[in-house]
Amino acid sequence: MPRQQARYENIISRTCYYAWHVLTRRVDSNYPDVKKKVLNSDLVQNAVHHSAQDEYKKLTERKDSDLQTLVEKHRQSAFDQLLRLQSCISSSLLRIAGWVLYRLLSRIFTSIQFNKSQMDRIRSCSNKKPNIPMVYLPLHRSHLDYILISFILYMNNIKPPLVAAGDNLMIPFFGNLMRGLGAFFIKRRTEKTRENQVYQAVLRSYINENLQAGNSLEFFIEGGRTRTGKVVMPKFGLLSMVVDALLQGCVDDVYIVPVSISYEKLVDGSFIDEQMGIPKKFENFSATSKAIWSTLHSNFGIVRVDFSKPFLLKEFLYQSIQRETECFDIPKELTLQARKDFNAIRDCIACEGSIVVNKIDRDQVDSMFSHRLHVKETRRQCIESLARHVLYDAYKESALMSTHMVAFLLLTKYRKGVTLDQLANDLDWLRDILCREKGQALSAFGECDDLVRQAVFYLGKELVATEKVSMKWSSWRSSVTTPNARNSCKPYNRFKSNNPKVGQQRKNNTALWQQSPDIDSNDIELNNDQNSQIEIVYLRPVLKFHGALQLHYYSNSCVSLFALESVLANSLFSFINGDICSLIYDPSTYISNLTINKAEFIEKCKQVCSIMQYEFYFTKTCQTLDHALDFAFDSFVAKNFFVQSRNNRSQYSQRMSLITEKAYQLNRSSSSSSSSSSGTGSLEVIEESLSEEEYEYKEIACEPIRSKIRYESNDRSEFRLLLTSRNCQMLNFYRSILAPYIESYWLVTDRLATWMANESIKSPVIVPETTFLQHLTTTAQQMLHKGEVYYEESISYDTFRNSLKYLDFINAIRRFEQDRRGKLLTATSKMTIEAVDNVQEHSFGTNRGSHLPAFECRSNAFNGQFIEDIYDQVYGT
Ligand SMILES: O=P(O)(O)OC[C@H](O)CO
Repeated sequence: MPRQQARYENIISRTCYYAWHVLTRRVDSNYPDVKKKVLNSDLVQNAVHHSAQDEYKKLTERKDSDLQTLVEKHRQSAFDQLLRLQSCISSSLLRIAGWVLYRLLSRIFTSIQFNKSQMDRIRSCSNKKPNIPMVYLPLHRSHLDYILISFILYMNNIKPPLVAAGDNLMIPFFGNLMRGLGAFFIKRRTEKTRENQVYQAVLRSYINENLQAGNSLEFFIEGGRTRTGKVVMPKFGLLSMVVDALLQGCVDDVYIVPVSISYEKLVDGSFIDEQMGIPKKFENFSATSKAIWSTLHSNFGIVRVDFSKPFLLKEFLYQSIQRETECFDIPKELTLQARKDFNAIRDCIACEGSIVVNKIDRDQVDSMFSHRLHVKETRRQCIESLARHVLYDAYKESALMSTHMVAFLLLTKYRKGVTLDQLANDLDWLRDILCREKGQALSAFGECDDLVRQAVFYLGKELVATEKVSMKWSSWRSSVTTPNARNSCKPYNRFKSNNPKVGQQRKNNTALWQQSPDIDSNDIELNNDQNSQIEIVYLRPVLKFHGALQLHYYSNSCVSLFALESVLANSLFSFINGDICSLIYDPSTYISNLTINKAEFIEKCKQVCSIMQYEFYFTKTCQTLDHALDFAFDSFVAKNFFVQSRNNRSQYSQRMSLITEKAYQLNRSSSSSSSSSSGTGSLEVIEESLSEEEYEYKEIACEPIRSKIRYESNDRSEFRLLLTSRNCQMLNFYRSILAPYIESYWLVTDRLATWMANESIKSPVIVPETTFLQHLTTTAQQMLHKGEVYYEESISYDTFRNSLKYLDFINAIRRFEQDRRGKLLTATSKMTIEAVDNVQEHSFGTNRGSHLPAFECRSNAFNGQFIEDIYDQVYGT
């Protein structure tokens, strides 16, 4: 090719690359217009006639013509509702938007990641069954979610879906643009009024007709965007409409596609204010324009979109019913392994992602639909199960970013700061656990110290403070300075900081619950000018209220993955009232005097899971909680946190305390006589003084447990906690993961208990939920300033609200809606106090501070003043 021509083509292809790429997309742009079908559907016609008749019956003076007038009125209303609701998707607008977005998105993201094979999978499903529409169900993180999903599908030659958007986004210009790109607008809150009866029918019919026409749909199963970074409990409205479309035969089947989106940097901004109790600012033209402008001038790092394997809804429903009838009858006497196998053979199309359509007898499916799923309760359970599956699968597919992991480590392990290299080491460790043990998708590759720097950059200095500290150094053999130094006795470098803060920070880090920020030679950057000067990069989370909540948002992406381990650790701590130091242990074997009866322990864990039921999904729906806790307990045994005891509990305890007692006496006397005595030395003396029986016990207790342990899930085996320093650190780490949530629940229950204990309250008290929450937030902030609340992030509106939902669930209070005033709370009986005590005991043990790393004395800051405050605020008296 002549050089001139090649150069010319190069310029053309470079300058027109985006346009060329968009123009060459071959996307099915056929979106049949369903307007007429919707208005003529039985659903809409019936709703129109019912509404007209209802209104007609209420007329005092009726004429025959009135009914017809009312029918016309409601018909017009149906037409108006449809115009307001429907999408006006246009293929040319999609093409133009594709080009514009190509340019704009590459400005604000360093990369948009998606998996080609996931795209191929979707394309092959659509090719195999072209009449079966896709229903995309993404997690909702940002307003950009709509745009990104459609953009990625379009660029991969997959027909973009019609997207359900909230009517809050129907703002001038932007609303119209969204409508042209496939959005249809639904009401976010609907009450059961006559008008809404017609609206509901229009919406249902719109969904049915679009599915029938083969148009794919997309809606956010969580409703709104998450404010906490955690998955939000699902909303069932639109999902139940899709299920009903299938049950009523409007469509043969639909593919369900869970979708997850992860952002390296939070795109939409006001979540943290909302968590602090500041009401949401509603979308309008100027706010949206400003937000878009500022977004275009920012860098949000990486965004990754994952499409889970599509599964057929019909098969899922069929299997759900089968599981419901069979799976819960697993014989109790089966061993754990057998139970695992038994569960494994249960088909679950959503879990396995396999399409088993051929295995199912069509007649069976149809008879199942006609009989079982029309039972209201069965239908409800199936929809709930589907929603949970989708959320769980989408969450498991969500790729974790460097910012998520770094924020998680800073909040759980290094609240007081850490050196960059230590954090990079931990990130490496965390990444390994997430990949190997949890099978979690990650989007953080490369060298860990680079990832930490990248995360710190995106988190910004408002969230992570960086200090470079210059020190003079000299190499020397250290006496004990840090836990690691104590274990390894390696030569350590001695630092003489030029910055007085560092000494203080390092002192603060010696608490048992938190690893000390060990400084090793990698932390040191030699200053070229002066060889005796070194520079340490020290990172500290900014735990001012706003910063802590924001870091918590990022960290929450990891929290759910460790939720079960944290439940186990918190249950363990609540057994010992949080005081691990009160345990005694044999220094040679590290076996403590804490006996854990497995069945009792799992029961305790189940209580904690039940309390946190509005926060996390601890299991998939086709897995029982017992089963999941069994696994979690297994893994604690396999990781040597617990060692199994074969003896019965009382003998075991007596012997153990005898051994440890002697060990302690001996240790104490030997350490007083010789400062260099080692644990092994003490052990030898103890063994001499043990009786044969005691000796035998010790052998059993020390028996390695690496071989596969088989026990029944409902067995009453006893275990001992191994109190090695690694175990203490890990248990404290696990505990700190859910500790802020536990503190939130404590705050709410304590407030409520005080309220109910107030003798002046004789009759039921009704308080608007928002007033209660605002009061709680203010009081909790005051407590935080006084040091009575440990975790800044525990003062979170969403968690407070979830704990009220739980208290409502256990009938401690009642939440109800009245006259559009928002939720009201009422509480009356002594039952409330009992229920609240029960919650507190299960989450914190008898010591309310047991979830805390340091056990500050808490004064009961809530007092009888509360109720007067509420009345003042509500009624202005
Ligand atoms: O997160 P919200 O509640 O502002 O809602 C966001 C939705 O995308 C509205 O359609």
